[in-house]
Amino acid sequence: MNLGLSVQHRLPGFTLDVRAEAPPGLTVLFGPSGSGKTTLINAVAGLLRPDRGHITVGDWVLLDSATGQFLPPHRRRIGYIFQEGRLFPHLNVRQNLLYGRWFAPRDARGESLGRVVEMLGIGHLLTRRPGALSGGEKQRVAIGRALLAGPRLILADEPLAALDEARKAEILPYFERLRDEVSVPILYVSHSLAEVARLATTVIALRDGRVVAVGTPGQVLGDAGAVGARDAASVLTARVVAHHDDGLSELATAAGPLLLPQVAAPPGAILRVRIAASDVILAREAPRGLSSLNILSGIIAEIRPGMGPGALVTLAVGNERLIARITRRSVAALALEPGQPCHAILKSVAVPPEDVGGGPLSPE
Ligand SMILES: Nc1ncnc2c1ncn2[C@@H]1O[C@H](COP(=O)(O)OP(=O)(O)OP(=O)(O)O)[C@@H](O)[C@H]1O
Repeated sequence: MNLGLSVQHRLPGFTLDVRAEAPPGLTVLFGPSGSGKTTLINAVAGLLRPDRGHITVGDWVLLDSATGQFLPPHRRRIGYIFQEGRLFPHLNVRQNLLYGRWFAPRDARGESLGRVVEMLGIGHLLTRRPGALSGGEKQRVAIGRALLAGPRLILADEPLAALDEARKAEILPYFERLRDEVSVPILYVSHSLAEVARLATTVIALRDGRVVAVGTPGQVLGDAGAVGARDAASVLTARVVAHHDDGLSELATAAGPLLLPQVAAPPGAILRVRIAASDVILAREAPRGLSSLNILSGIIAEIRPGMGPGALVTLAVGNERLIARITRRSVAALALEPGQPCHAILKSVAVPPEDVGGGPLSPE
């Protein structure tokens, strides 16, 4: 179901003016602090009645200021997943889960308890109270509770922000499953590049209350205007080929083979790999005698000089695009120009595990 977001709202010193459309799947609302994510989410939730707006989930209208339509928050059928799980401490996990369903309208075709418990791997936790759960387990229960309320839209407001890296790694695969196995659209607020790359079907990048880019993770993270040159990255689709004894995993991508530190997925799994542009080095000649294990050869598609000393160079490598952030001085010294053959070098250890995750880049 498509998500239609058109919201215009003026606050003292800040104006939100967002117009974006997202296809089914998981839409990440991405932007720096103060860019308007919470204000927009509040409009979607019905906690804010914007000056003007039109918000739709498929053909279901939450708000249409032109006709005076404003669905009150309790009738919006939104499943919330907050930063802290917000579970009821006096209820056990099963009761917390069923509390969500208690509020589901009778005609809601929500997921069954059994399916949600299986999907989130929380069967062994059902009789425990939240006080006896880890942060990651609490968050899995919170996802289950949101799902069982029979929502038409799931709103996840920085759901991983309060967790440490290990807990984040534990939860990310569940959001991947939610994206791939549940048909309810998900609006997910984040300012983490790793989450954008791994989870998003669509990214809406906000800055100063406006949309600066809408597209796939590869399109938006590759757009220096949207994320800043420092954070520009490529997002490659990769298939796990094999895990080697020396702790490296071999992946196949349309840009060529990659060797990365052991990834947590079996051979055959399809993953996304975010490669920060600043981790890529370029060479005109095929390098020899180099310690780097990943050398991908392509053709320079574009060179974009930045305002400062840097430039972003995009290589067409096979069917993929790989972005490198190098200095303008190096562009001149190597006499780089579009159309030239060029070699991209990536250190295996430069790609951290959180930048490698499950899921194809577009819904299949
Ligand atoms: N009720 C309000 N009155 C006046 N200004 C507000 C109000 N609510 C938010 N703002 C301002 O609107 C801007 C956007 O805030 P918002 O909370 O939507 O940003 P955000 O992207 O969610 O930020 P963060 O990531 O820090 O949560 C900020 O400059 C904020 O100070």
